Amino acid sequence: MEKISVAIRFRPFRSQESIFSDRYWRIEDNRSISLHRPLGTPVSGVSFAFDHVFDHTFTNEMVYSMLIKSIIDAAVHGFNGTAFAYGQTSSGKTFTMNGSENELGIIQLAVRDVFNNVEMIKDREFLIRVSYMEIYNEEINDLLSLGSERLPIHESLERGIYVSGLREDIVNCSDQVLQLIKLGEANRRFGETNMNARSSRSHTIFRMIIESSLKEQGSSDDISDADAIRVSVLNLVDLAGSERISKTGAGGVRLKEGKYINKSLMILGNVINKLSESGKQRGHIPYRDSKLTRILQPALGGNAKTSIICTVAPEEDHIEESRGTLLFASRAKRITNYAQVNEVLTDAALLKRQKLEIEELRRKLHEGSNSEVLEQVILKQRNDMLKSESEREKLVIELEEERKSREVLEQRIREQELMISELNGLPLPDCDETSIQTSEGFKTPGYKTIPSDYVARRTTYSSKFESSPFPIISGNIADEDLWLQLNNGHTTDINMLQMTPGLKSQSLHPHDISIKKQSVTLEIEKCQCAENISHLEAEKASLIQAHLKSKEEVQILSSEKEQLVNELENEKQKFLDLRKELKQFVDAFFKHETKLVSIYTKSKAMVDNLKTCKSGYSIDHL
Ligand SMILES: Nc1ncnc2c1ncn2[C@@H]1O[C@H](COP(=O)(O)OP(=O)(O)OP(=O)(O)O)[C@@H](O)[C@H]1O
Repeated sequence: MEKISVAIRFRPFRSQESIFSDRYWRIEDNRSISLHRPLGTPVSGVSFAFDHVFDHTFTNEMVYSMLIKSIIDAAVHGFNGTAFAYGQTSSGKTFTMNGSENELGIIQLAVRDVFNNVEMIKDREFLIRVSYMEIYNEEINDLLSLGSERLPIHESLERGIYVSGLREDIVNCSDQVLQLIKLGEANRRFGETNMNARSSRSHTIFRMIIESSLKEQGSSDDISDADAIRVSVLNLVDLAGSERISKTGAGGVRLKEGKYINKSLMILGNVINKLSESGKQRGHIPYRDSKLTRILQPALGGNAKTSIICTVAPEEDHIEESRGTLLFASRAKRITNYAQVNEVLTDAALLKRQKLEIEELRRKLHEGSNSEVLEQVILKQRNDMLKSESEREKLVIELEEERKSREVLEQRIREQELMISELNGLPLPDCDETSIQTSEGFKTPGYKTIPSDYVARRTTYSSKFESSPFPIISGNIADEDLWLQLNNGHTTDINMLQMTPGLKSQSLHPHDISIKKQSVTLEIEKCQCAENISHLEAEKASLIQAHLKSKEEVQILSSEKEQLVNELENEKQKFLDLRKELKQFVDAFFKHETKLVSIYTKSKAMVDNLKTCKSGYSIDHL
């Protein structure tokens, strides 16, 4: 995206008297311009800034190199370009664009540079065509072909907006072009007005169409730069000048011309106004309201690099018109174009592309394209899912087994507890308590809580000692197994054992001792069961967690699977479409081939016929 570049050019004063006028234009830094009164007082609100402001000392060559040359260079490299001169009558548009006897104009300088550039670009081949047209009284006439008038404007995808029936000459050098321009100038309408002895009564558009392609054509099947042709259109436009009928003193034919000129310039102004507004307010751009704006459409807010030279007459009596020109210029400065290299593919490249496309289709047809890969992915996903499902089932079964064994254990505990209570006729002890109750209801007094793994629990005490670390189950000798059971498999440091104050020994009957022994064993079993239960419960919790996790994974996998199946469906559809396209193409191809063969046979027969006739004719003549 780039802004249109806009410059102001002042033509020299016509007479010495006009220099000493009341109001005058002051140029600063070759960029800004403002209206001043004598003694330098600026007129408020009449000050503008542009890309360049050229005073009368600037030659056409200088204006060209500072404003237009870059557009010409870009046109040779495939960018559309447009340069036009706008301004009131007699302000110097034709002088700028077409030059004078002593000075080349922008058009001549551009032609020279196009060919200079072409010479320098060694790796490309160029084909340059030129045309020259005028818009006179809103009709398009061919300046290179007398009698070719009222030509229509058409628009097509390949050519964009074009004038149908316009002569386009292929040119090889600048001299050839300059000759054609002279021919066109001779056909152009000029007329005398009060303002200009040779006033342009039409808008003229000199056009160069520059085509180029790389010289070396690659032999590979790839579509490369060599297959692309760059086509750019360069418009160099000299507009007719806006005029005040009162000033030009026009009447009759001149008056009619003046009305058409003013109308089309007004429409150009409207288009520029609209384009200079921001996107939302812009609305419809009236390109179609005049032939001029229609032809210049790509140059105004379209695909082109554009420069406008606004010519200004410096005299005081033209200040109002000059102000209008400066306003037009400042609006034009706000327009943004989006120029890009114009490349089209050659027929050969199109054929290559079609060949590649068919090959690709064939490959897809035979290899199954992405769908196969996708199917494999889906298969893998499906397998993973089945695996995870079977794992989940295994876990459920294990969980169920655990639950059952837990139930069995609980049942055993309940039975043992029942047995104990039956035996003792005592309330059932609670295994979770830190002290153990015996059948006689003895409790360990002053029990101190220390890490359970290292606590040797005592059920009773020796009858002979005031205090003892050993239980009395096996008389005075500690049963090692019992120790191990009591300590949960840990070896106990004897020094760590808590010494509890001794209890009074009680003499027990041997039967009571055996019951006690049984009861202790049951207690131990009960504790073990409780431990097993808590262990199982922990396992159960972890299994539930694993189950939930695997459930989540299954859900994710299912959604992934669904997505993949959709993608596969899409791929299949695409594949079917492509196959259909290929079939259509092959059918068309064969049809075409048959046609060509029949044309070829027919023409061959005709040629043979003609040959026979010719030989018969010459024999007759002999
Ligand atoms: N920069 C310049 N240097 C010298 N002479 C100039 C310059 N600009 C214009 N002139 C002279 O001023 C006169 C009017 O210029 P020109 O015909 O180019 O005006 P114009 O804008 O094309 O007018 P119209 O719209 O009527 O065709 C011509 O004689 C031309 O040679």
